[in-house]
Amino acid sequence: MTEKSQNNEVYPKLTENDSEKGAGVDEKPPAYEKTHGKLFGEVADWNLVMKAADFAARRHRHQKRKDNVTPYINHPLGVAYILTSEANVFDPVTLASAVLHDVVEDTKTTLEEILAEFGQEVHDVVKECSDDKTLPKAERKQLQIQNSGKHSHRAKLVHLADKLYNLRDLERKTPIGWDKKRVNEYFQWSRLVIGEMKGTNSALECALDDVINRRNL
Ligand SMILES: Nc1nc2c(ncn2[C@@H]2O[C@H](COP(=O)(O)OP(=O)(O)O)[C@@H](OP(=O)(O)OP(=O)(O)O)[C@H]2O)c(=O)[nH]1
Repeated sequence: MTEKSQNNEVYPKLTENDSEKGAGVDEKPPAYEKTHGKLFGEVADWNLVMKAADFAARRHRHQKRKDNVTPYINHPLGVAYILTSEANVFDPVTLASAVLHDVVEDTKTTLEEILAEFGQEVHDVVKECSDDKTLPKAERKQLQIQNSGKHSHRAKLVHLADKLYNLRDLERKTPIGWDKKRVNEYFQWSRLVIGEMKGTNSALECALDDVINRRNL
């Protein structure tokens, strides 16, 4: 069902850029300026999280997961849902950051934009959760092991839920081009990253132990 605003405009408004291929920064959702900073309490919290979901969906709109079928947005939304449903995390900054955690790393979205649209706290968590894709892969992977233990509590929660989602995804389906060895390497590397964040959230850590133990590495 399409929703119509009071002046009968269909939301979301289609733009010329909707037909474009690839992730971009061209889509400026219409009402952000109107709502930013003008809501209070619970309403503002809900708005922050829903705005993050809307923003991430737009920015990831042409991307697929590595099975080349699943829309990429399933991942960040699933990470946020792990936080609410399994980790008992309802902090709006953490949830908004979870939904946004890959927009800087994997689309043309900049940290400056995240700061302007979502504020300092979300910016800081997204920054902590973003790999620098200009670095060689081996260095990026090593940096995650080195840095994850120094993250803020919010960033650790997002990072743990992110790894849990990815490891469960690997149990469900193997990304195109990955063999058993590559999957096992991702599990082994994830175990090292997760090990640096011990004591963050017991539900997430137990669920991660379960998924890693099931692999019988
Ligand atoms: N399991 C799985 N992973 C997929 C899939 N599609 C994309 N990914 C992403 O691929 C990354 C793992 O692939 P790698 O080859 O090891 O790393 P790279 O893409 O960063 O170079 C994960 O990123 P990460 O750095 O671990 O975390 P993040 O980018 O999600 O924050 C994961 O999010 C998929 O279908 N299944």
